[in-house]
Amino acid sequence: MLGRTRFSLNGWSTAWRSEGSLRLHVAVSLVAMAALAMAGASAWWLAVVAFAVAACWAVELLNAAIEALCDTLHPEHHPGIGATKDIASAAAFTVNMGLFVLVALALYVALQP
Ligand SMILES: Nc1ncnc2c1ncn2[C@@H]1O[C@H](COP(=O)(O)OP(=O)(O)OP(=O)(O)O)[C@@H](O)[C@H]1O
Repeated sequence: MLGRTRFSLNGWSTAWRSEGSLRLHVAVSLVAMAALAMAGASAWWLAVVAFAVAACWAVELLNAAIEALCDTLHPEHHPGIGATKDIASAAAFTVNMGLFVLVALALYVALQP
């Protein structure tokens, strides 16, 4: 159990150092969570958004893992590698759009008089 946690933390550390987009996502989502809390969002909304944020970070990590795998196994240019990276990137984009809509909705509800 402790060993697995260490591997996971190693993964976070590696991705954090190499992926600027992951650092940006973490910063933006923490700011969004803080803004929601300050706007008076209910615990239920905060829990839902927190789960969605965790899902987005997980997909960003998987995207980074797929990129790293592609670059290790096939560093040369190849249309299949390009398609693989584009699809992984599309997955991250899609879940991030979902999070954006969720945060906007939670903010709207929290700001209702
Ligand atoms: N080996 C390759 N062969 C073909 N196309 C590639 C290759 N490497 C990268 N690409 C193209 O360049 C894009 C960016 O690839 P890169 O590895 O730089 O990812 P990135 O900029 O870190 O992406 P993201 O913002 O999703 O993290 C890919 O989505 C793909 O379209």
